Amino acid sequence: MKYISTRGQAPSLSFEEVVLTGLASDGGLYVPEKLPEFSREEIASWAGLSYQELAFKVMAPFVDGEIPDEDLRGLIDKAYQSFRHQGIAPLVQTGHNEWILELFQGPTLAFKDFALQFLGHLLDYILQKRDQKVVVMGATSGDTGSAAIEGCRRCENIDIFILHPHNRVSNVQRRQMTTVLEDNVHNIALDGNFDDCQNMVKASFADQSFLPEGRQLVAVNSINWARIMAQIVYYFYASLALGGPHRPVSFSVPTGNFGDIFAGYLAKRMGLPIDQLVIATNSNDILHRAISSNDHSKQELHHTLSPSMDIMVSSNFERMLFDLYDRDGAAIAQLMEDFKSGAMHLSDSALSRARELFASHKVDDDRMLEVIRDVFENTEYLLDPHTAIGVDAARATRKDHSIPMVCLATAHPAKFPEAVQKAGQEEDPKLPHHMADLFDREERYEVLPNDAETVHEFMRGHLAC
Ligand SMILES: Cc1ncc(COP(=O)(O)O)c(C=O)c1O
Ligand SMILES: N[C@@H](CCOP(=O)(O)O)C(=O)O
Repeated sequence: MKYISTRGQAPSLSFEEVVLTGLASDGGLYVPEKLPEFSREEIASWAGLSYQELAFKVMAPFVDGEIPDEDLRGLIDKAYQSFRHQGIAPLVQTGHNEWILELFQGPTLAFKDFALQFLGHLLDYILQKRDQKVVVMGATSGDTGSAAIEGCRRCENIDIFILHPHNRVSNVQRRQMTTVLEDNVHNIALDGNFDDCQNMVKASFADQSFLPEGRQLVAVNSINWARIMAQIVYYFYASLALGGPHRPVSFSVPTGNFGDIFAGYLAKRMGLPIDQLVIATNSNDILHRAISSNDHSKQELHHTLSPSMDIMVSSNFERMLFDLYDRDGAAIAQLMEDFKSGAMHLSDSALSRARELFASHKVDDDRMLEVIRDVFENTEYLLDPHTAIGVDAARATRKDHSIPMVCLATAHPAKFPEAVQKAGQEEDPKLPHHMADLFDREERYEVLPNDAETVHEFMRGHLAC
């Protein structure tokens, strides 16, 4: 399997090479040259497999023998050992044919653990084999950071630097990152918003000359293909649990960087019968505007009660555009150039294809709080603010109530006590046992200005391995 860039100019890479990279050298993102496809019969034969067994079936074609099957199975098993629920991704019913897919049963209580527990073990395996040391650099609006740190903290060949927007993540999210005191873990609170953090990371990938000789950057954000690959699995898992592939299933996905819903779109292209794919946004609604009114323009970033989705520049939309434009790298390079100056407009055919593939809906804070209240009153199930946005979008856009609608629960409510309290809950939702003393732990992080020179200087000075 070869991986090619969405901008058509960078060299193609093998699986291991693509895992060890971030952006392509032409600024694009890597995607598989050809997507594996499964027949209905083959998918049906996977009913009843454990999450780990299913993950192997779905991911092996992307790895394409570069890692021996037995080793790949071992990496998958290790990745999901740290999950608190036997089912790994359990489903809970909240309405007529409406389901919540709990993706927060991993160690850091967000869906990011699905890919980042796996990526941590995968990187460790590849780097040990190659006897290579790398620098992991990532941007987070709150959840990727702790999941990446948890995945990489024990990797001897990795120094990890995570940039989060100063004072813009919840206290639980910040502490999940900054209380990890291993020498190879470094947290930077950047004076800016998530887009500034992400820009800094992308610019650093584009010019890595600040690193010591022989070191390279590796991405843990969803620009890294392995993130997307591992997230495809739970679409298959949920569908199989609800009668797929013999009947279609719909998904509603709280969306920011477009990685999670892009994985759902790929599952559909790989043969999984998916009816609706709903893009659910908070007030940072660039993706909803793009689909509903062809307005993909940057606007001021709002700070909302669903801070993990406070994202304006949605990285993985580029991967989607690549398909919408029949994999024309030059067209994507032009669109991304347009976007740099503020806006891009989709062609009529790209827009109509996007509208066939996706529904979209925007949910503001007030409405999100009502949904948390409403679902709790009716079912005693407590949603986190991001999941509540997905539930509202599902209800607003749903076409056929005989088709199961799965709302991805991307985080545990205990990560966002402020929103939960505003929704009228008197008591903060309890952190799981392994995090019970989170607020007693010592923190370590550095507040830095949004300046590449300063950040790079800090990174050079703090390499531990
Ligand atoms: C809790 C939560 N929900 C939803 C999202 C959106 O996911 P994506 O960026 O893959 O669209 C994120 C992060 O972006 C998140 O942390
Ligand atoms: N919500 C994310 C933002 C980064 O997204 P990613 O999927 O590209 O890592 C976060 O919590 O950091």
